[in-house]
Amino acid sequence: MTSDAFFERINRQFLRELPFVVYRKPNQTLLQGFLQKTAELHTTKDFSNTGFVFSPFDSKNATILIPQEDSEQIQCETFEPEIEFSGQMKEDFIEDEDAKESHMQLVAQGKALIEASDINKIVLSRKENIAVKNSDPLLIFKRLLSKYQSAFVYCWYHPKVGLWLGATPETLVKLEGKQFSIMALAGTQKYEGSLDVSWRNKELQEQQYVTDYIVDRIKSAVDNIQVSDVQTVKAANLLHLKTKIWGTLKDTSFSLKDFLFHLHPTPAVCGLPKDKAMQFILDNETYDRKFYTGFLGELNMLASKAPRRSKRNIENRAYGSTQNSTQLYVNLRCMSLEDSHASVYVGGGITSYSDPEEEWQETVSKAMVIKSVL
Ligand SMILES: C=C(O[C@H]1C=CC=C(C(=O)O)[C@@H]1O)C(=O)O
Repeated sequence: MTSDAFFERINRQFLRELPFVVYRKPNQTLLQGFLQKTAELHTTKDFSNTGFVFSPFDSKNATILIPQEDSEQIQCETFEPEIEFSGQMKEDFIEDEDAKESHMQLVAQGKALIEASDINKIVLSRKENIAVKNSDPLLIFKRLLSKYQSAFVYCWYHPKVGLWLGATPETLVKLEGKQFSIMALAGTQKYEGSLDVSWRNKELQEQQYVTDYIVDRIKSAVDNIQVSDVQTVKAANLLHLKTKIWGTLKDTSFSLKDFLFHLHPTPAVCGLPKDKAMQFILDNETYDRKFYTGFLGELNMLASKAPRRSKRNIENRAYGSTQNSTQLYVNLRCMSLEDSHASVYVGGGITSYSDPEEEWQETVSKAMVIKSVL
């Protein structure tokens, strides 16, 4: 499909107030869309369905599904991101002193609890409301596509839920048949032109908590677990620390739902121990995160597997095969859009090393990822 036809089809869907999601995976050019045929609100409880899921931070709330069987699927391979656009840049930005004061207070409160208890880390966040000059979601989506090649970029809409857009650097889990990979991403500093930077103990420790937690949560369900070295990766105007964890699922009976909720929410978005950090977040953040720090992506899709190279297996070489594929991303660097108002969601990991002023600055830098396309 041409990109004009692709975007026109989605625009029609939006004007008819029917659910859809459009997205591009990291470092790919293919745009994909699920366009639901009815306005029904589908959810999944057991994660056995096929389609696109949108799951909130608080797993007590429902995961929304755009089912493959109730959707038209469209694709566009020829989209050329063209727009050079610099929306709200740092210079236009007037610091909101009240927001700063309350975020710093929240951080100080979290830090005090960490120092006085067995909690090691709490991820604390805030929501920023912004008036948007042009609130056409597909225009904003195109700007995100142009600016953030290495992110998972999406625009998701359901008339009964709302409109969300984002460009997230974090994969929650990729599952291809029995092979899985998971990303532990945490620690932030500004990108100043080089990946060759040094990291303080604060960031190294907060990222290590995420890796250790993931390994601990999945080790009984997997074979040959492998853990990469910690790498510095660039995400928009920021650098993060990343570890890749991969391996093979054991052949015993496997529940995708149990696997996911064993992981989610990881200490990259919640904290450690999970339940205590979650309770602090629910009691003290003064807004509802909704889908920010939840996860989203393709669920149980059939994907073609590369043909085997073995000389003996001529049949497989010729045809390859298909396998079940699930690719889920953590919903970071995102916003919800209502009429001409955007809510931008940003947070950061708090440990005993945290400085409230620096944590505020980190959320300001993270907010620029979205503000620069508005
Ligand atoms: C919670 C967010 O980022 C997470 C992912 C990478 C780095 C993070 C950090 O340095 O705190 C956070 O754990 C956010 O962007 O709102």
